[in-house]
Parts: sequence; C-alpha cells; structure tokens
Amino acid sequence: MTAPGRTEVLPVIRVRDLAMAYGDVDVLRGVELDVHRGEVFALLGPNGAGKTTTVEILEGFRKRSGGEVSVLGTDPERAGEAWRARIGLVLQSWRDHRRWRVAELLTHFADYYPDPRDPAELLSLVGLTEQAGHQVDRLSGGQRRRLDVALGIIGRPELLFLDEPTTGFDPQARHEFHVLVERLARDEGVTVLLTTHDLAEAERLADRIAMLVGGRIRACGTPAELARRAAAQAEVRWTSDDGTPRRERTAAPSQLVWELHRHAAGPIADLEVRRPTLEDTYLHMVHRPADGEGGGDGAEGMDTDARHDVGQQVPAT
Ligand SMILES: Nc1ncnc2c1ncn2[C@@H]1O[C@H](COP(=O)(O)OP(=O)(O)OP(=O)(O)O)[C@@H](O)[C@H]1O
Repeated sequence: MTAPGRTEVLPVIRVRDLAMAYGDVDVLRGVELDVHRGEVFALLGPNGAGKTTTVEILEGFRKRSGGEVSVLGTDPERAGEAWRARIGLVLQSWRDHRRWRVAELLTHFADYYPDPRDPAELLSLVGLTEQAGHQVDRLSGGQRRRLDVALGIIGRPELLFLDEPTTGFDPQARHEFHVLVERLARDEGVTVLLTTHDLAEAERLADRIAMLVGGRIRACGTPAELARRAAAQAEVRWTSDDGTPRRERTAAPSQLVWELHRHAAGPIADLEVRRPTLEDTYLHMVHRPADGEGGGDGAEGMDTDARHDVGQQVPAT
C-alpha cells in the first residue's frame, strides 16, 4: 500500500533486462533503467557501447531482442501517433531539409502537433531569429544543430531524447543550449534522456548519470554518488621545502593535509586539494574489470534506482 501523502508514480522510462543483438553480436545484455518525470538523465559510455541502440529502442525506432521497455506507460514497439506526439527527438544524424527556409520548416512541423510552440518564440529560444529566412543548407553546423533542437521541442514533448546534442557547438552555443535544457526541465517539467561524450555537459545537466559498459549499466547515480562508488581518489598537490612539486592521490585528503602541516616547519607552499572529477570516475568505471571478476556491491549512498544496478558492480580494485 502507498504511504499517506505519497502516490505511486510510474517512471517515465522503465527498462528491465533489455537485450539487443545485431546478428550474433550481443550489444545490450540486460540493461536496467528507471528515469523519473522531470529528471535529466545522462547515458554515458564508450564508443560502440550501445547508447544510440538503447535510445532508438526507447524511441520505438528499433525492435529489441529481449526484455521489457515502458516509455510514458507504453511499449514503444506498440506505440502509435498519439504517443509519438508526446516525445521529442534530437537525433545524431541530420534530417535532410536543405531547401527549406528555417521559419517555414518550423511552421511546417508545428502543424503535426496539437499544441505546438510558436515558431517565432522557438527561434528566439534557440538563438536562430536572425536566420529565420535562411535556407537550411546555408546554416553552419552549430546552427543546424540548434534547428534540430528546435524541431525536437516544437511539439512541447513530455520526454525529450537528446543524442549527442551539442556535437559541433562552440562554447557559447553549448552554454546557451545548457541553459535551454535546464529551463525545459525546471520550468516545464520535461524529462530528458541525454547521451553525450562531454562529461562536463553530463555533470552540469544531469540529475543522474548511468554508465553503459559491456552491454550493461555498470553504475548509476548522481555524479557525487558515482565518485563515491568508484572510490576515486582526491589528489593533494603542494611544493616541498626544497622547491619540488609534489602530488599524491589519497582517499583521505584531509588526513594527508593534516600530516603535512604536522611535519612542516611553516606554511605549505601551493597546497591544493583536487576532488575526483566525473572524468576520473568515468575512466575508473570504464576500465574496471567486467562483471563477475570481483565481489561486493559498494551500494553505500545510492538511491533506490541506482541500487537496482548494484548487482552489476565490482569493487574499485
Ligand atoms: N544497424 C546495425 N547493425 C549492426 N550493428 C550495429 C548496428 N547499429 C549499431 N551496431 C553496432 O552496435 C554497437 C553499438 O552501437 P551504438 O551506435 O548503439 O553505440 P554508441 O554507444 O551509441 O556509440 P557512439 O558513442 O560511438 O555513438 C556498435 O558495435 C555498432 O557497430
């Protein structure tokens, strides 16, 4: 029974034991995911890990080999037009609309949806107002990607899939895109599933991050939880009395700093403690031995959904 004041809310995306084989090659081997309403969820993993395959299955563009998938309460393999109107897509490959003018293209796509955004407002939102009358094939790579984003959100989707959305963006465009995604999630409650190789982007945008490695979710949680899970070590840097730059990796940086002070004759030069970054965590997770080669679960501090993935964990060393 549900506790008073709490209603049982189904995740927007629920994936259980998802399997996908291309021919005799197993790409996904039991993926488990829950993504909740209003959450920005990043799927990370090395090239060829199966991120796009997973996203295409969730979007209903690819038939899975096995497992259960529910997106907005429906199995994407059996979903119809009404379901499709509730999701937005920003795909990796550019759809060919080269001869259209930007504003015309948006107006054309707006007609497919029951409650579309105003094309002029949307152009302003993605920073393409000046290009409204330009032909699509005159846009730069980054401007085309902004148009992709505009097309992805024109129908006011409840769920937005962003497959490597900022590839080719300059830093300013990337920043503006991040602000836009934050606004969509925070102000409009849009759920976002993002794949990216840009770890800073994942860290900035994502409430939770899942790492897809070896066909399974190897870890899932907030960036801080993942760092804890990886037992990634902090780095302490300082300059010793004889002027030699020193650096040491440790799980207990304050202990090391205290020891340094205890033995130092005076202030410690250039003392710096660098916490583990998402990149440290990512590299650690990706290069860790595969399932079954270790023991323990390291579940400390993980939320319920993340704990779901704990069976696939092995310890840091
Ligand atoms: N249509 C297909 N037929 C056969 N193999 C495929 C097909 N699509 C993808 N693959 C293979 O499946 C694996 C996963 O590909 P996928 O594109 O899902 O990975 P990804 O994690 O999105 O990679 P990237 O980060 O490089 O975009 C790769 O080895 C790829 O070569």
